Amino acid sequence: MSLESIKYKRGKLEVLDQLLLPLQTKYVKVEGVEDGWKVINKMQVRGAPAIAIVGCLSLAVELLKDDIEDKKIMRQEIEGKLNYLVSARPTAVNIKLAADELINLANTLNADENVTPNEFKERFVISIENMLIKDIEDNKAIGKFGCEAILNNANDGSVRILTHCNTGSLATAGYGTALGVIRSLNESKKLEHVYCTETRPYNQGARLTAYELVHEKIPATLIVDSMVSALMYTRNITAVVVGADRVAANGDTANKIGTYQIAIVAKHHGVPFYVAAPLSSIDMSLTSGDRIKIEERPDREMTHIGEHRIAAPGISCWNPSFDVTPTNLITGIITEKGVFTPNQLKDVIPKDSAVVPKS
Ligand SMILES: CSC[C@H]1O[C@H](OP(=O)(O)O)[C@H](O)[C@@H]1O
Repeated sequence: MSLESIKYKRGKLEVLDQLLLPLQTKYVKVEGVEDGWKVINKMQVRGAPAIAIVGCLSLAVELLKDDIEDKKIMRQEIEGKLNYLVSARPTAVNIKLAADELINLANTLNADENVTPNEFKERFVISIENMLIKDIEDNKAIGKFGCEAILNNANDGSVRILTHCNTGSLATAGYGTALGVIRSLNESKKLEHVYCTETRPYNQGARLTAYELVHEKIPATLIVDSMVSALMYTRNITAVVVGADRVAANGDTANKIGTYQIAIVAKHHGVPFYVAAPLSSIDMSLTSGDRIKIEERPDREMTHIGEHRIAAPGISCWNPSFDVTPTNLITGIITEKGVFTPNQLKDVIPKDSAVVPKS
C-alpha cells in the first residue's frame, strides 16, 4: 500500500496510477508535459492540488532536459507548455493559478538582464519544487483550523463526519484537505467515526478515501451515494467536510458531482457543511459559480467498471464530473489562513493575487 501519490526528485517524476487502486500499486513515469497532460486527463492522477503540482513538475522535468540557452525562447516555451497543461482538465483552478504565477515569474526572469539562462532555469524549477512543500504545509493548517471549527461547534465530546470523493494524500502532495481535517480530528482523539461516500462513477470514495482511512486505521464506514439522506436521518452527523475544485469569489463551490445534493440534505437536517480548500482553489476572477466550466467525462466511466459493462448498451448518458454548491448552503470555507464565511473571501485573498481582477 502507498499513499504517496507523487514521487519526485530533481529530473525524475513518477505518479501513483490511481486507476489501478486499491488492488494494484503501480507508479507511472512522467518524463515531460505530454506525459503530464495524459496522466491528468486520464485521471491516473487527480485532485485539484495534485493536478497542479504534477502538471508543473512535468514541465520542470522537461525544462531540465532542454538545452535552450536563449531566455526569450525559454519564456515562450514555458508559456505555451503551461497553457497546454491547463487544458488537460477544465474545472479545477489550481493549475491555472499556478500557470499564471509561473508565467509571471518567467516574464520577470526573462526581463532581468542580470539573470543568466542557467539561473533562469534553476530559479524557475525551484519555484515549482516549492509547491510540494507548501501544499503539505497548507493542508496541515487546513486540518488544524477545520478541526478547531468542528470541535467548537460539537455539543458532545466526539464527532461523526461525512465526506465525499477523495481529498486526501492521493489528491494532494500529502495529508489532504477535507481528509486533512479528518486526520486532524483523529489526531485530537475526538473523531468517533467517518462516513465516506462511494462517489460514483469514478468511485474516489470506495477506491481511494476508504483506502486511505483503512491504511491509517481511522474508524470509517463506506456508504452508497444515495444513502446520505438516510444516514443523516438515522445517525447524528456532526458535520460534512468536502473539498473543492474551484471556489468563485462569492463562495459558490465546484466540487465532485453529488456534493450539491449532500449540501441540500445537510441544510435540511441542520448539519454544518464545510468546504476545505487552499487559497489556490479560489478563483476571484469569477463572480459566481454559474461561470465555472463543468467537465463532462466519457460515458464509459458510467457504463463500465473496468472492462465489465454494467449499463444497458445503447442508453444515453450524462456524466458531469462536478456540480456547484451555492454559497447559501455552505457554513464555512476552511483554508490555510483560517475558516471564513463565503462573503469574507474577498478580504482573505491577497490583493496582488494573480486572480484578483485588475480594476
Ligand atoms: C483536494 S482534491 C479536490 C477535489 O478534486 C476531486 O475531483 P477529481 O477526483 O475529479 O480530480 C474532488 O472533486 C475533490 O473534492
